[in-house]
Amino acid sequence: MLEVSGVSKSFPGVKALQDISVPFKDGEIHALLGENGAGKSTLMKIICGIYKADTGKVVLDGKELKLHGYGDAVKQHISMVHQEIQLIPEGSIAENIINDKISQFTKFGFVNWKAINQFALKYMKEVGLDFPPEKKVRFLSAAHKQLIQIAKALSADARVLLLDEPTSSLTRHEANTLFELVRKLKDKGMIIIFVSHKLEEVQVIADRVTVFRDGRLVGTDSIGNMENSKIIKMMIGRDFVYRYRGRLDAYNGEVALEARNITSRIHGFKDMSFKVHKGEILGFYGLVGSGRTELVRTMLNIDKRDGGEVLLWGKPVKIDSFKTALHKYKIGYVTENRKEEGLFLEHTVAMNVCVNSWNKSYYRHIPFINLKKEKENADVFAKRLEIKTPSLNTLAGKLSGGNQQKISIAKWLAADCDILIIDEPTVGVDIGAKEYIHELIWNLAAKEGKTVILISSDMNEMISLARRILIFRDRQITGELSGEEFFAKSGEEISTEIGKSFV
Ligand SMILES: Nc1ncnc2c1ncn2[C@@H]1O[C@H](COP(=O)(O)OP(=O)(O)OP(=O)(O)O)[C@@H](O)[C@H]1O
Repeated sequence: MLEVSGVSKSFPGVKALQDISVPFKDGEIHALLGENGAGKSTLMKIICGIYKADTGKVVLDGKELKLHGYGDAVKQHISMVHQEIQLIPEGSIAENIINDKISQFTKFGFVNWKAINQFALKYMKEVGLDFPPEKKVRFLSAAHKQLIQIAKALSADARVLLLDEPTSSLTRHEANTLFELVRKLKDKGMIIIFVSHKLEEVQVIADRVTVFRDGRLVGTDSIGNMENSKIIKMMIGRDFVYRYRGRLDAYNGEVALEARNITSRIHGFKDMSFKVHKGEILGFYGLVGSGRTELVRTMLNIDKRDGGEVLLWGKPVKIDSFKTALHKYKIGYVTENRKEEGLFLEHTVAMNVCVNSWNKSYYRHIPFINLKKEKENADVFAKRLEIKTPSLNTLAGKLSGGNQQKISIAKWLAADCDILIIDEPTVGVDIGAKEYIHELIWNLAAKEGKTVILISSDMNEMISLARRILIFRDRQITGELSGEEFFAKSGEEISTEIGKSFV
């Protein structure tokens, strides 16, 4: 049994955890839930020695843990799989699995590659990875990379496995495979602690749940006693009411952007075409890897376009980079990959919010940034999006995942784009912030007449916002759902119909 008792942790300006006590039993899958910034990751990081608690203790099998870093946790058979993929892309699967244990396979300066590959294969088999161990990680899908991270964690002979949003980049099918694996590990008596914002998956996989709010523990109970409405109420401190947003009639209006016969060799698709109107929210719905993000990246020439053209307001335009898209044509792209492409984690919140609209923060006569002005501009959007940060000078990397997501949306709002492409806007975002981001996207179209392309694999998100949906499958647009009749149906009927288009 692992026991956290009386744990508190503060960062400058934030009490991240206050007097937290939770028991984690053997053979239990225990979900940690709470809004963004509630303290879930901080607790996991304390358990695995990345952070040191200010007060309180962590006890494993009756012995208090005194960890001075993650390495110590691994020695105590505690492993953590982070939400972001933390692998070396140019390394092989085997190299990634053993990279913190290379000394075990080295003698007199010689590396025993055979032993490394054999060792890796054992754990690859355990997680169901059917590749040669020498295969480079770079060529694998996000799901496979996630499995490598788990294989790596298991290879430390893990007794406690911490998973931080393990399914955020996985398709439903891939997530189910992961759950099967997690259940097997649980049956072996492992303690599994995981963080998720997807309550449906929590209901399927967790045995117990613990809910945090603002660094405090709200409650712990077995999943049987915790229906979703109760969990949500515990998380946000009030009842949550879903509401239908209404109609957007824009899809008959002026065409803002048209993509004709977009073709990409690297992504392996040909002749993809679509139109989106002023004031419309057009949905790109499909599973991760179905071609939605790839189409956008190719259209904007972020990934090389091998054919096709783009028309804005009826006229052909030459978009040769992300920069021209933004500065010349006012097209913004809120990427799904906020850590790698979306944010400068080593820079302040203010700088990140203003990064696409520096000209608004210049001194009056010279093109130098006036930091005071930058802060004022950032403040408007930080308030509008309720970004939880000790100050605008805090480094973006120090904020919780959901608040980082809000920054990446804020910076495009600050840039005042006419056309916004928003890719998986609420992955890793809690239910309160999600509702807020939805409201914001809806108002951009409904009130400000902006054109929005929404890429999402969250069906409820799609139905709640888009009023015309293109279905993507195997790098093709395989269908279109639109019309008042369609959206007048109940959420459940719409989901079923979308589901049918995948059969
Ligand atoms: N290294 C750090 N420096 C400063 N503040 C931090 C640091 N790590 C976390 N915090 C702050 O502590 C609070 C709790 O953050 P934590 O990452 O634990 O939240 P979370 O519940 O995991 O949120 P999310 O669901 O968004 O990932 C937040 O206000 C966050 O900004």
